[in-house]
This record gives sequence, C-alpha cells and structure tokens, in this order.
Amino acid sequence: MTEPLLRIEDLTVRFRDPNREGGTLTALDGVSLDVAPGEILGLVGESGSGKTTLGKTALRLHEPAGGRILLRGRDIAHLSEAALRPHRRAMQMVFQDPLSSFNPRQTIATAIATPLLLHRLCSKAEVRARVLAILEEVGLPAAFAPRFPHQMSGGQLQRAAIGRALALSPDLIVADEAVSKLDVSVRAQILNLLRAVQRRSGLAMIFITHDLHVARFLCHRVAVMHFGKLLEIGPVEEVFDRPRHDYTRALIGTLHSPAAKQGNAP
Ligand SMILES: Nc1ncnc2c1ncn2[C@@H]1O[C@H](COP(=O)(O)OP(=O)(O)OP(=O)(O)O)[C@@H](O)[C@H]1O
Repeated sequence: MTEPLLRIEDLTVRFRDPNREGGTLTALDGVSLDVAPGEILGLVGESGSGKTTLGKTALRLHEPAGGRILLRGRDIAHLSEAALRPHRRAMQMVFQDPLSSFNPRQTIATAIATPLLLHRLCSKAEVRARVLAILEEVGLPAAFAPRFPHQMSGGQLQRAAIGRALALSPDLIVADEAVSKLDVSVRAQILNLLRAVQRRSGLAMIFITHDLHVARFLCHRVAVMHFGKLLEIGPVEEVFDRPRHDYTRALIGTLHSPAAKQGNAP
C-alpha cells in the first residue's frame, strides 16, 4: 500500500465549554484515519459531530489535546507556527462561504497573486500570466481578474477560491461544505470542477459535507462521524450499500428513499 499523505492517530481536540465555567468540550475523541495521495475522503455526519474540527485540526488550524498528525510521516501536531510555515502551502482550505473568505477591497487577481508572491512561487514579472492561467483552469475568463468579490456570483467566487487554493500546488485541500451554499445547478458544476482538478493535479482532498448525495458522487472513501468519534470508514459503495452501524444506516436511509432514486443527485 502507498504511504499515506496524511495519517491521523488517536486525535483528540477539546474546546473551552462556553456554557460551563472552566469546563471543556471534547469535539474530537480519539479519531484515527489515513488519507492516501490523490484520494478524496468524504467526512459525513450530522451537525456538531466534529467534521470541521477534524478538517481544521488536520491543517493545524487547531492544536490537538492529544494524538498525532503525520503529514508525509512528519508529526505536525504540536509544531510552532514558525515550524509549520513550510507545511502551510501544501495544505489549503476551501470554505463554505466564498464571499467571506475574500477581502472585499481586493480584486480577484490580487487575491490569487498575493499568496503566490508570498510563497515565492513566481516572480512579479510572471504573476499576471500565472493568475490568468489559474482563472482559466477553474473556468473563469480573464475578464474576472479585475473584479471585486461583490461583483461575482457565489459559483464564480467559489471557482476563484478553488483557484486560489490550487495556485499553491497543495498536496491536500480540505473543502468544508464547499458547495452547500450554492444553487443546485451551480453545485453540480463546482463538484465537476473539483473532481476535474483533483484528477488533473493528483492532490488529495478531505471533503466535508452533510449531503450524502454529494459524498457519493465525489468521494472515493467516506468516514462517518458521530459525537466526535469516527464511526466507520470505507469505500463509498461499501459504506453506503453495506453500512456496519445502525447510525450510518439511519443517516443514509434517505439516499435509498424513492425520492432519492428519482434523480435528486447533485
Ligand atoms: N472554536 C470552537 N470553540 C468552542 N467549541 C467549538 C469550536 N469549534 C467547534 N466547537 C464545538 O465542537 C463540536 C464539533 O463542532 P464541528 O463544527 O467540528 O462539527 P461539524 O460536524 O463540522 O458541524 P457542522 O456541520 O454544524 O459544521 C461542536 O459541539 C461545536 O460546538
């Protein structure tokens, strides 16, 4: 078996409990899983089950209370911000709401160019051509380069957000409900784009979604989260067609309902 790109071992994350003075809340409880290079792993589970916490902790946007986060074999769980810097480029996140992930006073071209220059991935002379190539890669004509975020639709902005992440040639993208705010017709286009860029670039993706149709369409494997624990993980068809847990069975029940079979897929 190929070495995993990301290995998460016994990961535990606690937050301060806002409802209990001095209390803590365990958002992730001993979660272990691997992500292979070039794989799309879906994280599904109901609200509050720990999906976002897992995605963000994998990228070290949170520091875990326990466990290991091995990125290409190197444990990054407790690295300082300075020691993390070289790894940051390799791990990018795409959020649910593209509008709030862009600076409203910056054009799309500047938003894509800034991280490229910051990480010294191209020179000032090359950056314009690079930005236009990235826009093209995500299906946006060059005319979008000078636009501001409020001058774009949700789908166009999510394309730009994917482009901004791709620009850094990451090994891993965590997409957190990246299509759930989009209209159904646009949703399918963005899912197709994600699938195409993943195939083209060979990057791995953790795709967080509460929508099981979307998970089934896009992901190779799927992990089911429940109350901060990993309930089961396996190839999409296996988990959806032969779930091992009653909870998973209940969660996917809707997928096999007559309405779902009549083509409500994304
Ligand atoms: N920064 C934080 N501070 C305190 N508690 C948090 C924080 N982030 C998440 N939590 C709590 O951790 C638990 C898991 O939340 P998380 O957002 O990871 O779940 P989720 O499955 O992604 O849910 P959703 O689908 O609603 O985004 C919840 O109880 C949540 O309230």
